[in-house]
Amino acid sequence: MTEPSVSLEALRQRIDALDNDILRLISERAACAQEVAAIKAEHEPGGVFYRPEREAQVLRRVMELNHGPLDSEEMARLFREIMSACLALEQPVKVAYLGPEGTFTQQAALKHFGESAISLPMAAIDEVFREVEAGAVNYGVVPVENSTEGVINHTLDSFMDSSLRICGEVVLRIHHHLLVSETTRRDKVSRIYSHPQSFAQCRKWIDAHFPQAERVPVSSNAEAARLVKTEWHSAAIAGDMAAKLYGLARLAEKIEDRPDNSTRFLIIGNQDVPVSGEDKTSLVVAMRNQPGALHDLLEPFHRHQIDMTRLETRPSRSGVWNYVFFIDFKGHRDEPRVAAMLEEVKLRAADVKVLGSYPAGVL
Ligand SMILES: C=C(O[C@@H]1C=C(C(=O)O)C=C[C@H]1O)C(=O)O
Repeated sequence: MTEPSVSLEALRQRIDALDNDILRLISERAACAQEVAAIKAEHEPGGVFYRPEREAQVLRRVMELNHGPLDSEEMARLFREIMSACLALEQPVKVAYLGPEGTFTQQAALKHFGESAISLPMAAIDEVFREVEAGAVNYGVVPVENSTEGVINHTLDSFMDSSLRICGEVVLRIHHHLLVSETTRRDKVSRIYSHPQSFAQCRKWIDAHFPQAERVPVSSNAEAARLVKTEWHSAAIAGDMAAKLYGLARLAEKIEDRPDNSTRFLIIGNQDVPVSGEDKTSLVVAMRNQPGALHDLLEPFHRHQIDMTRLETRPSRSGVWNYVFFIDFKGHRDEPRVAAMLEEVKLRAADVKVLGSYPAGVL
């Protein structure tokens, strides 16, 4: 093939010149972030450098200003990594997540904090809480709800006994694949490993394509992928990260029953996050067990026109109140309208705990 060498050469020179500019600008940006860190260290010795509300604002601004040809999410992902690297210059963020390595929760942690964060797998949701409480890590990442399967009760229950705050949320589109190793006899798959949630999210597909296969529930998708490595008649249902980690091939892609299948994760930490401009708040409320209690609880939300995005009921574990409600709504506790509503809810409820106000997920 003959290339139009003159124009190609000119374009490459132009790209080199632009790269020089990008390099210089990223370095200048990193130096600015270092100065910010020095100011923070002076005013708040031992404090955290990471500021969720500011990062959300930076990403939203980039998405607003972007006019292509890259799409806004792609551009924000690039800036996400620049910020992650700038922050790591001072102090890489340490994040515990529900492991093992290769789970969707790890993918969520990296999507939120960027690749420069140090991510540490934990064996259970309450271990993630404990690591953050003990100060061994700065933040934790736990799944909280799936669009197909609903709420993850373990996470809600962990909040009842914890003083940690929610500092952010991240929503991940979940794509499941049927994975096999190079030794798997593809025509002889008689067993499928996966996490119970993933089986539930792919039920119709498995019924249609592998009705005879034994379905073996395991503790995580990554564990399913690991088991398949050594069994010639088995397959796993898991995502991209697990496939890559264990070098598995996709026998079938995107087998989730609903194309919009997504999971919401929460970032937990010790910080009260200031207003970012587009925030959410999560509460846990105990009501007295009497007629009209739920109506009394919801009425102030309605009157102050506060948009509730989720309401979950869980049995109370203290035994004093029968049920507690987990509520998510749009708005920040420092906004006057929200503060007024919260005061009223406190008067009506037996107990109210604000789990946190935090930036609505950007990416
Ligand atoms: C630079 C700052 O510190 C950190 C780095 C940020 C960045 O690179 O833009 C943003 C927020 C903080 O996590 C800041 O607070 O402005």
